[in-house]
Amino acid sequence: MARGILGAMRGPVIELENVAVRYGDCWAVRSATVKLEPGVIHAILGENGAGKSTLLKAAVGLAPRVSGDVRIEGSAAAIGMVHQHFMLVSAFTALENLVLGHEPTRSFGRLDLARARLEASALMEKTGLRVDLDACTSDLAVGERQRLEILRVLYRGARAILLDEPTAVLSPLEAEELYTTLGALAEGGATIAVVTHRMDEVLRFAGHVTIMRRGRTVLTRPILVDEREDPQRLEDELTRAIMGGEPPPEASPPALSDEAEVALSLEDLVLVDAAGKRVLDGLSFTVKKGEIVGVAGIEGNGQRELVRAIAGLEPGAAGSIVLGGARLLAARSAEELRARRRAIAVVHEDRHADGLMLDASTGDNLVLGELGEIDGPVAEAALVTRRIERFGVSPPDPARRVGDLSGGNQQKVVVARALDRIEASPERALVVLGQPTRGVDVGAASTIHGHVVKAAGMGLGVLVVSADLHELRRLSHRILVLHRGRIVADLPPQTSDDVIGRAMLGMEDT
Ligand SMILES: Nc1ncnc2c1ncn2[C@@H]1O[C@H](COP(=O)(O)OP(=O)(O)OP(=O)(O)O)[C@@H](O)[C@H]1O
Repeated sequence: MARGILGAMRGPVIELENVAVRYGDCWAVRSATVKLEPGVIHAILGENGAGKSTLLKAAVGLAPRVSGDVRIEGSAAAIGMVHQHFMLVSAFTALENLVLGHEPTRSFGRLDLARARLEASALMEKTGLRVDLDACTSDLAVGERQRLEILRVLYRGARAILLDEPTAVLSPLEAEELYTTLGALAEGGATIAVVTHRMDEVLRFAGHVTIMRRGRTVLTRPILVDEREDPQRLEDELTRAIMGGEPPPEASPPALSDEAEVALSLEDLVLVDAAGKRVLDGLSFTVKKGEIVGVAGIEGNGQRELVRAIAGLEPGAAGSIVLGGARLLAARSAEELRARRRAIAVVHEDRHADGLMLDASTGDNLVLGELGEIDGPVAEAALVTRRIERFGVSPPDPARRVGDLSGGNQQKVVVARALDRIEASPERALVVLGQPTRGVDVGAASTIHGHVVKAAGMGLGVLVVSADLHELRRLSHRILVLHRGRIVADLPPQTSDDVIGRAMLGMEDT
């Protein structure tokens, strides 16, 4: 497949020695020493805010380095980075994005689209990475956008690819495909580094691992791929290095009584998008009080719309949503919307579009939507401090612009606001979480899981939509699988990845 795509040229060796990076008064990286060599997938792990993204940026010259050395043996121009938040222009077609900035031209500098298409097709053929070149980028599923980003980097002739949390938005199957491609690129001589929070990926695919903690590289070592390396021992060692101590206990759902009443009931929920597609296609299910129901599915099968419909943000939704005996669909008035918000805590999966005001402070974001409900600035400051402490938002500075926090800490802000608010509300009934721990490190994920289990223990119904099957298995009483806007399976949490994965693809034997 991708073997040979790089021709005879090996990727560059990228060596960082005692690198330090500072943004204003914040040391993003204090001292990083690491050597990225071609031939293996190099995984970079660490807590949220440990400095992983900054380390990659320093390697490509995108971070304000204060001291230390970055040595590149080979061409620095051959290094490409795939960022955590995609850099694609959504109004362009996939092909236009692919060649953007490197367009082949005809005479008088005119864009040669026919040549661009030929080159792009040849690249897709060689790498096995495919996207619909004529699709508008905003219509591409997230996995396709990810592939497009990688193709774009390769199109520019990169022989080293540094990827920042590429699998955070992918389904297990898409993640596996991505690693297969990266593995083939590495085998063909490319230099590949991947930042991830997912330990199972590291154990399966990485040949080398580096761990960062509080701005320093604290461990860097090869991973032996033969049986001598005990996966559990290795996982424990890596987790301890990430956390600087013992890993937290894993969460499990509270006991659920057979007589528990229904908290949420959805019947024949339908949502048709602007193009006439039924993105929710007759959904029916219930969530009992105290029950945690997981929703699995490949991104783009209606998850986002389901969460938005329950939150009252899809005015076009038809069917019935009943919460604690009251019928809801789109909220008709501001008062209805407020009442619903006191009863339901919602975390939307796209924190940038639906969850945060990036230019506002961390403090303002932690109480967003509660204007008029908090009794004055002193009470507000106390509430902000409490949320920062309970959810470990770092840095613990309410004045800091939330867009400058690391991705995982932005996620903690969104989750802290939703869960802390609902725990304090006397009208609480339901928690709906879209990808609650996306981009969040093991310690913070464990804190969030603890709060989810606590909410269920308080008698709330909980719906968790997640791309992380391990998370769904640990947290849920049962797992629903969503495919093309329908529930296609209702499975016990111990069901194997394989069976859940087949249901996610709409295969009928589950
Ligand atoms: N542009 C910026 N301005 C100010 N501070 C920043 C900026 N970029 C990063 N930081 C800070 O530097 C620290 C390291 O951030 P970085 O994004 O490298 O962490 P990370 O390990 O990748 O985290 P995550 O896993 O949450 O993505 C964080 O405390 C972050 O708030």
